[in-house]
Amino acid sequence: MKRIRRSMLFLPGANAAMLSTSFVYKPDSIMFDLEDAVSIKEKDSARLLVAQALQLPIYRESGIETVVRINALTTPFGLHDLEAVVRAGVDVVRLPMTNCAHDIHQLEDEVTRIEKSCGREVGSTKLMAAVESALGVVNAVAIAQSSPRLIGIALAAFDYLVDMQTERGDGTELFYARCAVLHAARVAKIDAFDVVYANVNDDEGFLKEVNLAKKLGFNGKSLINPRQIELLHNAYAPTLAEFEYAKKVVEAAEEGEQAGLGVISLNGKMIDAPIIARAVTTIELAKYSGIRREI
Ligand SMILES: CC(C)(COP(=O)(O)OP(=O)(O)OC[C@H]1O[C@@H](n2cnc3c(N)ncnc32)[C@H](O)[C@@H]1OP(=O)(O)O)[C@@H](O)C(=O)NCCC(=O)NCCSC(=O)C[C@@](O)(CC(=O)O)C(=O)O
Ligand SMILES: [Mg+2]
Repeated sequence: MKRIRRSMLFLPGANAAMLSTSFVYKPDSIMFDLEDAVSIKEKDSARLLVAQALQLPIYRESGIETVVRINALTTPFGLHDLEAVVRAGVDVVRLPMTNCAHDIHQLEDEVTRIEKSCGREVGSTKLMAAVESALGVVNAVAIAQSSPRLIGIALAAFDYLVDMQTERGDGTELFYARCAVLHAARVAKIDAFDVVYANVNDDEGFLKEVNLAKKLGFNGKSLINPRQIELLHNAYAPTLAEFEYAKKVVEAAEEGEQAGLGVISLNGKMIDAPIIARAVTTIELAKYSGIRREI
């Protein structure tokens, strides 16, 4: 089954206390941050802490994917970050401020070099791109298609909105960027991640945004607080009615196939290949995440 990535939890890399407990919250992916959540004077210690954390077996044992957001390769820290985390066996490197396909090509060349020098299988380190500028959004398709190592593309609203000379509001300000990033991901057949929701005490506002992201088609969201994980997972879980309907669709499709029917219907409604595929995905998701609880 394809890896499910609904929640990607940012964790400030210099925070040893958070590092020591992060796995208990069971996000789909933990994203150790070496970029903006780490002050300049803590960059080196954070890199060491994160490299140590990556080598703990607990993440693999609990099925949590490890992601590290490195500093941009144009900074004095980026290449040091990359050396440390690839050697430590990170699953995915997230590149902030990705503006064009060349940024990913450059990252990939460095990753290949490091993998060869430390004996990691070439290609085993996956990548993801964070798009945080108007240029990155405009180039989203080229970025998403730039490497077979890419597992996803994320929209980063804070930096993007500064570049756009506006601020967070009702979502209108992110409409074009969300659609562009999402289409790029679907063209490249990789995952798409929606923006961070900054007010960790506003469950209602968070869920409104989660529901929008889900409806648009995002695989999940970047998160900043463990309290957002369960809310997100529950919102992405199928309802009981959706699950029951999906089972009926699959049963009807199987019966139709056995009877040699070209076209099948369920309660008078035509069931075609996309509806069957959607039903199979719903059943798989329900097995993985359970049925949605009403809150
Ligand atoms: C927001 C807040 C300060 C709230 O603190 P609070 O203290 O009120 O939280 P509480 O809920 O009370 O904590 C209860 C318990 O959970 C523990 N706990 C909390 N957060 C945890 C966590 N993240 N991981 C593990 N553990 C955690 C905590 O230690 C405590 O543990 P314990 O004491 O044992 O009970 C805190 O969450 C936090 O620092 N978040 C991470 C912030 C961050 O990473 N920002 C950078 C990424 S965005 C960016 O850069 C913009 C971007 O680039 C984005 C893009 O690229 O997409 C763009 O441009 O848009
Ligand atoms: Mg940013």
